[in-house]
Amino acid sequence: MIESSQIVEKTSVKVRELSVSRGGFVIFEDVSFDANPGEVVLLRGPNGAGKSTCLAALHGALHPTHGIIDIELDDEERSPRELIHVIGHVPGVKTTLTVRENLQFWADLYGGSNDVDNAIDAAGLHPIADSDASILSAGQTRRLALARLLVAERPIWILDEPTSALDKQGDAWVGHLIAEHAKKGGIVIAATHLDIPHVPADKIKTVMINGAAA
Ligand SMILES: Nc1ncnc2c1ncn2[C@@H]1O[C@H](COP(=O)(O)OP(=O)(O)OP(=O)(O)O)[C@@H](O)[C@H]1O
Repeated sequence: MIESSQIVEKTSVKVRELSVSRGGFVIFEDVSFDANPGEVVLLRGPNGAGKSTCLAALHGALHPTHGIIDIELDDEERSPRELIHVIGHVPGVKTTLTVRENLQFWADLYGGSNDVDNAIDAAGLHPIADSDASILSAGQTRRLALARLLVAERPIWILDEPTSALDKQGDAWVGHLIAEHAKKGGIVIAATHLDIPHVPADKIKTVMINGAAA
């Protein structure tokens, strides 16, 4: 059995000739890449190209019309879903709960053993830990969403525009989080228009999603 604090070194993601349609239209076609332990895959492309759509297919929210997504696991105890953190456009923050209660909720749901207070501190949310999430600014809400990455260890992180709404210090925090995760052998697949600071260039793979019409 794998402990929740342990990265699964043999986990990898293989994507081959992936095509996805939505509402009867082909969004993108023929996307292939590998994401291996320690790698940060950045999906790039213009607005509407299909980056979020690709992420949705990777974590199983959308069915591809063609191609293969092969998530290789070295953990028979957990399903692929239990090995993936997904932080999407929509932050998934419960506005009727406080910041701490939100993270405790996620820690309980994920079966995470990591310290919620450490995640609050790391995200710079300590001064507002007992405030309702409904009063948070956009950047604070994004920080709270990202702090979920810290309450339970999961080897694959799927992140949609992780630095959106963040200030310079927040950008740096996310960069460090991602770099540390990769250093431990984790995999990050992120859609972004921006560079992620602090991640060594040799760990980054860029995948262009150009949309079907490009
Ligand atoms: N539920 C849906 N039904 C039909 N089409 C959709 C749906 N959601 C998104 N689309 C379309 O899919 C295309 C790709 O959208 P997606 O959000 O994946 O792009 P993106 O590359 O992430 O864009 P951005 O950089 O603006 O975030 C867009 O043309 C969008 O209108």
